[in-house]
Amino acid sequence: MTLRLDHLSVTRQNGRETLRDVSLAVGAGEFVGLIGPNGAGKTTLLRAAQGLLPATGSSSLTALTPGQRAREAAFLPQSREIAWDLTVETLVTLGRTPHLPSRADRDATARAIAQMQLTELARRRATRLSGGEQARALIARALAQETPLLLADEPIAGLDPAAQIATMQLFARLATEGRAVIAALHDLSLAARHCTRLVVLHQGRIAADGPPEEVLTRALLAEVFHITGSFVFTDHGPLFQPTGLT
Ligand SMILES: Nc1ncnc2c1ncn2[C@@H]1O[C@H](COP(=O)(O)OP(=O)(O)OP(=O)(O)O)[C@@H](O)[C@H]1O
Repeated sequence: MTLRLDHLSVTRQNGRETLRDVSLAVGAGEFVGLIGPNGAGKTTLLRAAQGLLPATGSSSLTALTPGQRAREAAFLPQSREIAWDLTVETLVTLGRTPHLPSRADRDATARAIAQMQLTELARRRATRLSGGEQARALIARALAQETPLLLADEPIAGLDPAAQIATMQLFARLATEGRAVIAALHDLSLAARHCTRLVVLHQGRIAADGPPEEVLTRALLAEVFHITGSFVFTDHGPLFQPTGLT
């Protein structure tokens, strides 16, 4: 198993429990969409799973040394800030830091840059790219780490439609190739279309966990998201469409 959380809970300094008794196992071949409304606990879960927040319970990642963890899991944080005046290529190469220097570094960097369609921007200063281009460069840095597990916090926020679809397809392909991906997402249509499994967080707890068509029921959409929506069955497979507010 690539990631195993057992009874993980987080209580903030103000006494609020923002993650409540979350148990979850994610294995190779899975592309898990972590969904839930604003404040549901998605970022809290992704951070606590890596030991970046004090938590009770356990995570398989926190048992590792920092070096082992960096070779096991790549993390794309929600904040897209790039502080350093580096080229895109150098920024992406930083994803190779957990590995011993080798000839594979250049290949992994080039592969990640190509995967995020950044080849033409590789020599540009990362700080001088558009917001969406910077977001793609940071995804490329996480991809260059070439870890069995990728944790991504709202990876497609701010990307144009083509880049959103390309990124979701890429993550699905990584899963098919035997990696595990867990991504916090707000776009339920894209999540339903590309993820193998959806985990719904609601007020810090797991409210549902399973294949998209089984998870996005009318009752769950109403209770957790306060929306209506439905699956439309097409030649391209089932498509989910949010339709309104409850
Ligand atoms: N540093 C903090 N101190 C206290 N409470 C916090 C802190 N950070 C987040 N919270 C609270 O924890 C809860 C979960 O926040 P979290 O960021 O995990 O939600 P999220 O599901 O990622 O939301 P979003 O979709 O808005 O990014 C929220 O109620 C939030 O107000």
